[in-house]
Amino acid sequence: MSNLMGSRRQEAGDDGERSLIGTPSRDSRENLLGPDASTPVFIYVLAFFSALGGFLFGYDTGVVSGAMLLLKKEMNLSALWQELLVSSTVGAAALSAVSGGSLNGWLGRRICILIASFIFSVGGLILSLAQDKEVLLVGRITVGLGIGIASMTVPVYIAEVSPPHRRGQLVTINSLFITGGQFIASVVDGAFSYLSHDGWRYMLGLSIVPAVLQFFGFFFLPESPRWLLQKGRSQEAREVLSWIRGCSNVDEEYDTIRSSIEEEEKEAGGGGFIILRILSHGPTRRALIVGCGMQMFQQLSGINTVMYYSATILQMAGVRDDKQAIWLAAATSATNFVFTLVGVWLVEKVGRRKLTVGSLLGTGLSLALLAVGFLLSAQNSPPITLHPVDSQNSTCRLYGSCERCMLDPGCGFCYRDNGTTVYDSSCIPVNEASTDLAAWGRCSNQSEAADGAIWAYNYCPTSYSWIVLLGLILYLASFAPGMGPMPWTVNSEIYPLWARSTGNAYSAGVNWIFNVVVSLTFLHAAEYLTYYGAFFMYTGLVVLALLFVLGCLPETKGLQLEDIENLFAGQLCSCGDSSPSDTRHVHYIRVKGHNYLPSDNEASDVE
Ligand SMILES: O[C@H]1[C@H](O)[C@@H](O)[C@H](O)[C@@H](O)[C@H]1O
Repeated sequence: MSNLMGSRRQEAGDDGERSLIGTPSRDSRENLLGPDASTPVFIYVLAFFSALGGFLFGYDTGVVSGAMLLLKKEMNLSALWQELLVSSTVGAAALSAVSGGSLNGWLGRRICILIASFIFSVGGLILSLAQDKEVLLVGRITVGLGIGIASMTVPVYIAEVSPPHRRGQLVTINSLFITGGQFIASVVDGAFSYLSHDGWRYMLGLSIVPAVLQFFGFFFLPESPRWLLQKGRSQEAREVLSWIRGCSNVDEEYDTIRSSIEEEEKEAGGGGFIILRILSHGPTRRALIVGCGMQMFQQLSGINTVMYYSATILQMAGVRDDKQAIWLAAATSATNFVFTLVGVWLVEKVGRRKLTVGSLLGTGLSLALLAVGFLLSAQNSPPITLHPVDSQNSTCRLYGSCERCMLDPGCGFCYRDNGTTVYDSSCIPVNEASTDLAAWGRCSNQSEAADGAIWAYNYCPTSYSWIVLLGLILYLASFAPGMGPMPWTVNSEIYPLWARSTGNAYSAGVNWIFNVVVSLTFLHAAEYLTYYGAFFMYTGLVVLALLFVLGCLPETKGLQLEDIENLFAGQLCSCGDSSPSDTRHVHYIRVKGHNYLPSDNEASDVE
């Protein structure tokens, strides 16, 4: 393999190119990027229309919590049906992300984005017109199929059309659109929550607007020049490249891509399942491990638990009014969105690796703070002072404190408070039809009954809620710029062209699978480990993520996509040793009449 890696791109162009080794100076980098390394506006138009796919991903995953509040009342949904309607989308996304790989290789990025936006539009239409829960389920699965394809195609498309010096930023815009979609969804949820009849139709159906916009936009937008070249459509590829670079002199970039595709094909051999070829070829196998690891750790850092749990955290902090809680949850999504913007700004300044490491450090510390907040709340949990004699033989009567009572999914805490102390507190079975009410007694009518009794289903009143609230804000501020977007950005860059769609498909699939796993296990984890135990567990997982990233994630900032495979040539988890700014670096300048690649960077394939 080392020979193969060493011989890579020896024939860099018909008229001759020569590679030089050395730390690239700013001037030479600019040579590579064009005289002034300026970015034509058109590339931003492309990124905008593509990132609408990210917006729909965020919108459709975010909007469902608010829609469910109205739907469960209007359609009388059981807990099972609520679970199905929420998780079917994520499950369908996992499946379609994986199958999106072959679709991308076969039909191209543009057609896949058109298919995804078409599916989003149909899904939105089904959801807004649904008359029963079965049709709703079909709509949610349809939308999930669209999300899966979009989640793996859009980052790849943006990375392939971007110039190297803007690539990280433009791909990260897709993540900004994901969190933007989640934020807009929470605002739409808030606005339509006042419309108790059919409000959910607007919430779920509004996604048709961006979906249709993206569909028509992509009618006029070009295919990725890299995919066109791979399919042998060289003339079209050259035209698209000149179009998106805003100049006709694209020979250098065109030649680099073309020769790299030729070399890749020789290296990886044709035929067979691409995933098997990826696994049997050292650099791509290592890239896949890094890509899937990043996606797995993103979800294991608990982002969706924290987002989902934000409403409860706010209730712990004393927000009792449902409407107020909905608007404050929108503030949580807004924080996630605003701090993703910081990521877009930093990614080309500090690079992917430093951004991810910094983000993980902050995420770990804030998770530990959240855990300490929950621990102090548990240790100071209000006691149960009233034991009403009920006709039901329930386990709820056995608990002595709110903490134990609240961790049992069958029970809730019913209490009164005078602003400083909790009194008249009891542990009561939950109403089977709705967790908003107790099965009987003072808390069985409204969440705040006439005599001032308050029903707390999954939280306990505590004076330490400010620690938890601070932890929540710090968590979002640390996670959103790095661990949120970087797994998507890095995956769009680390695979050679022949392996890119399959690599992204599998890593996106891993993201979705761990999304389901974390959301389905959180409540059980909290039940067995308590809340603070669960958050200490996430802290431990973030420490593992930090070790993984420190050891295995190379810096890809500023490199041509075609050069990135070299970063995975060495042993697995030694790639963190180097970054483009501190190692010798191979790049190409055009020198007439000679093709030469010194063997300095010869790769070892030993793992
Ligand atoms: O990158 C995104 C983003 O951070 C979202 O907020 C989160 O809900 C997704 O699961 C994740 O993939």
